[in-house]
Amino acid sequence: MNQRLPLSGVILAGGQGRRMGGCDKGLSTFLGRPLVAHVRERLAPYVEEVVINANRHLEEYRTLGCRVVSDREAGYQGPLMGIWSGLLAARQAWVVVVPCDTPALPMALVPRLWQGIGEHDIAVAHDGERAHPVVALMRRELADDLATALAAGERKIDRWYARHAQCYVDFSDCPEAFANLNNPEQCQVLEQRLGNGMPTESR
Ligand SMILES: Nc1nc2c(ncn2[C@@H]2O[C@H](COP(=O)(O)OP(=O)(O)OP(=O)(O)O)[C@@H](O)[C@H]2O)c(=O)[nH]1
Repeated sequence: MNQRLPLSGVILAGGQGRRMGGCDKGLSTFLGRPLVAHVRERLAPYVEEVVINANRHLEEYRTLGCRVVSDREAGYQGPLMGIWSGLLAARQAWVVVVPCDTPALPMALVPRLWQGIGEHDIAVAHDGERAHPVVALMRRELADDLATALAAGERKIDRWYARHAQCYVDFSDCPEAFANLNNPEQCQVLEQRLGNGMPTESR
């Protein structure tokens, strides 16, 4: 059965990873594979393409078989710059954005965001306690507006989202799926919790 939706997936791996010791977070090994490979697996069955947004080690990222795009403006200006760069690179009219450091994202993340967005421009994942603004589905055509916002100095994702028709999609049945890994200790703890297996149930 073809589950693909008319979407591009963008994995944000363009940060500095200072808490991870300054290494490229997406390439950090988690359960024997780069973190970004786990995230790619969550998107790939449902999207037409996966694009990785990275600013270092581009060749290593390319070995995963995805297109790799860097921030349009250098200087580690934050995830909003990565989102803009991803929107500009995307070939589909809708784009799902995820961070590279959340390896246990819900398997059904993409179809659930797609179902939940309705007539809105942006759908943001919400775990019941808080929203995860870097886990979101949005229209590619917002790129022009985002360019204007960035040029005016905007760097806060929430503030930019608030200027558009946005909704939250409820993932309170799997809040732990949004656990993000910022340092080696958090990686170890989650590795131990998951043992050798990643959750694959179709939540
Ligand atoms: N493209 C891009 N993405 C970024 C940038 N900064 C953070 N991100 C991404 O945004 C998400 C959340 O990043 P953080 O964990 O807050 O920051 P980080 O730079 O990865 O890590 P720290 O340096 O430890 O804060 C991750 O997916 C990062 O790759 C940036 O300057 N450009």
